[in-house]
Formats: sequence, C-alpha cells, structure tokens
Amino acid sequence: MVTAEDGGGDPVVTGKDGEGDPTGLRLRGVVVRYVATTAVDAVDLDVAAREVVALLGPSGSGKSSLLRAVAGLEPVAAGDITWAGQDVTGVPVHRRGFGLMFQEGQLFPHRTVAGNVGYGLDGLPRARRAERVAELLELVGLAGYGDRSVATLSGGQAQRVALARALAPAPALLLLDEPLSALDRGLRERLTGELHDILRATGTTALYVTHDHDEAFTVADRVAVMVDGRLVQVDRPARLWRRPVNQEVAGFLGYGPFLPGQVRGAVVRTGLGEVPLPAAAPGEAPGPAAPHGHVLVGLGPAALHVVTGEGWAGGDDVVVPVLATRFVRGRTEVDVALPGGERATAVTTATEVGAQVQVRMDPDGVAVVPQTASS
Ligand SMILES: Nc1ncnc2c1ncn2[C@@H]1O[C@H](COP(=O)(O)OP(=O)(O)OP(=O)(O)O)[C@@H](O)[C@H]1O
Repeated sequence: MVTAEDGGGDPVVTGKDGEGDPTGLRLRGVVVRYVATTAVDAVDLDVAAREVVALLGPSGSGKSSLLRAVAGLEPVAAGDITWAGQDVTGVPVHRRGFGLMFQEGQLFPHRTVAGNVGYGLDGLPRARRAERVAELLELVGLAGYGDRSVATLSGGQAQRVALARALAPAPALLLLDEPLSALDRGLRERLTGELHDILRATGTTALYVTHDHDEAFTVADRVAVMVDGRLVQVDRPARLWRRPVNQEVAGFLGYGPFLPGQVRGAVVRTGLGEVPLPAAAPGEAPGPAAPHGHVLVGLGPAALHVVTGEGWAGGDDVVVPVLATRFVRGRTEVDVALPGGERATAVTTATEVGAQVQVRMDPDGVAVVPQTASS
C-alpha cells in the first residue's frame, strides 16, 4: 500500500545521499537541447561517492542525453556539472576520467579479450598490466579468456568484457547506458545481479541508464525517474515502488488499472472495498504527505487475489467474471472485468474463462496517487 503527493514541479527527492558530498557528482540546472527538442530540462541531481544511481524512464525521456552530457559527449545548453568539487562542464570527454559502457559493448574486433580489457592501461608496465587484466577478467567471471578472439564470444560474455574494459582503469565515475538491454531476459537478470555485486565490490560510483525498472531496482542504491526531460522522483527502490509520486510514475512502474478512490480518515474507499492509508515505515525518511480527497488506487501485479473456498468471508470482496487465464512466472493469473469496467489481473490457483470469481484487494499490492485534472 503506497501513497504519494502529486509530483508536478520539483521532483520528490528522499534519501538524498549525494547531497553536499564534495567527492561525488553534482548536477545543477543541466539543460541539453537539440535543434527542436529540449531533451534534458533543468536537472538537479547528486550522486554520492560509491553510490549507484539509475536513471529510469520511458523511451525519449532524456536519460541518454543526460548521461552523455555528464560524459562530455553532449554539450550542455545551461547548468553545471561538478565532479569531486571540480567544475567539469567544459572539460573534454577524454580528460574527465570517466568510464563509459554502452548497450553494444563496442569491443575492438581485432584484439583479443585481454587486448580489449587492457586498452586503457597503456601507462602501466607490461607485467602490471597483465596482472590487472587478469584481475578484471576474474572479477567478471571470465578468468582464462584473455587469449580468446572477441569474435568468438557470446553476447553476455562480450558485455562482461566491455564491463571489465570500462572498469580496468578504475574510473572515478562509471557511466552505463542500457548496458544489458541487448541481452535476452534470463541472461540480463543474472548479469544485473552480478553487475550490482561488482559495482559494490569495486566501490564504483555509477550512473546507470535503463528503461527497465527491475534492472534499476536491482542495480541501484537510488533511482531517478525521468519523464519528458525532467526528474520527477528520486528515491530508494523499495520506497519508489511503494510510493510512486503520481499516476505517470506508478503506471511506468507497472501499476494499473487505476480505480477512483476517496480518502476517509485513515482508509481509501474504492469500488473494490477499502484499503488503509499507510503510515511511514519505521526509520523511513519523511516523504510527501499522504494524498487526500479524491485519489487513484493503482493495482500492482499481485494486488488482486481470487478468493476460493473457505478462506472467503464475504465483506469487501466482489464477484467478477474471468475473461482470460494464463500461467506465468510459476502461477496462474486471470484477467477479470471489474465492476467499473476496468480489465485487471488477479492471482489465483486455478479457474476457467467465463467463471464468476470473488476477488480481494491486497493493501500491500497497491499504490495510492493523487487524482489530477488529467486523470
Ligand atoms: N542527436 C539528436 N538530435 C536530435 N534529437 C535528439 C538527439 N538525440 C536525442 N534526441 C531527442 O531527445 C529526446 C531525448 O532522447 P534520449 O535519447 O536522451 O532519451 P532516452 O530516454 O535515452 O530514450 P531511449 O530510452 O529511447 O534511448 C528525444 O526526443 C530524442 O528524439
């Protein structure tokens, strides 16, 4: 169960780890413009040293443009970029000392794996360089692959080599742009977990662009959500998931449909019954005030449960028709038609299309967001 205030205007930022950290990355009023487009619109963001922040947002929201501006690959039209207290806004890309990793690792095809990983280590004596390359290959799970031609690698192995190459010079800041999105789902999930561990183990400060919220939640300490060139919410993963700031953010995270609700005291009344308004978790940083009056209750992927047999005690449950059934992620899900006409997914053990079932809303599976003029 989550609540949040409308995020129009300034982004909602909690857990401001980076703020005031003179050793981290600091963006103030950063604007990136192309001829007819303002791709990044006055972004303020702090990333603390050794912190990993994900830039998450739909396609075209300006994530890559912001990352490229930090890298020095894109000029900023306004604003400042500071690293470790030094203004780097006008510093050319190769003098910023930042590591870069992109969707396609862009390995040098005619070099071996070791040749790729050692590329940025020209200044080191030969023996030290070989040692460092071996160290990095071990870190990314490719020990012994040094002599292989990169042409013989699988997609996942190639991205590990690209990561090893980016980390080899121990960059002050690592900038990753959709580094795993060309890989298939299973491999991507596994590598996301590994990437998380590697970034922590090496104490790397990183900015990580992705449009996949699971990837962002796995890899990052905090997630910065971008919509239309602006940051709308910067939060820790669990908090972002439980308390998206508005319908747009909630919808992007996978909540929906949204049911109209009315806050009455400590509960929200909806056509599917009541859910309590949550109190802040113990130790949780104070966030936006709980919404009041007319709200929207977004149903998360496991918000609705079909109540079967003896467990059902009547009350708030409603009877709805089953429109479709499927077996996914090891469980049966059904699409049902809610009384308001919305099509929603419910979790169940088994049932058939056309059956009438009772559904119940799990308060932990929903997000409450303000109702705005457009919603
Ligand atoms: N080189 C360019 N010239 C003109 N417009 C551009 C250029 N690069 C990006 N844009 C525009 O700027 C906006 C932001 O693009 P950007 O690639 O930063 O978004 P994104 O969130 O990274 O998207 P995606 O997830 O699809 O990569 C889009 O409207 C895009 O069309």
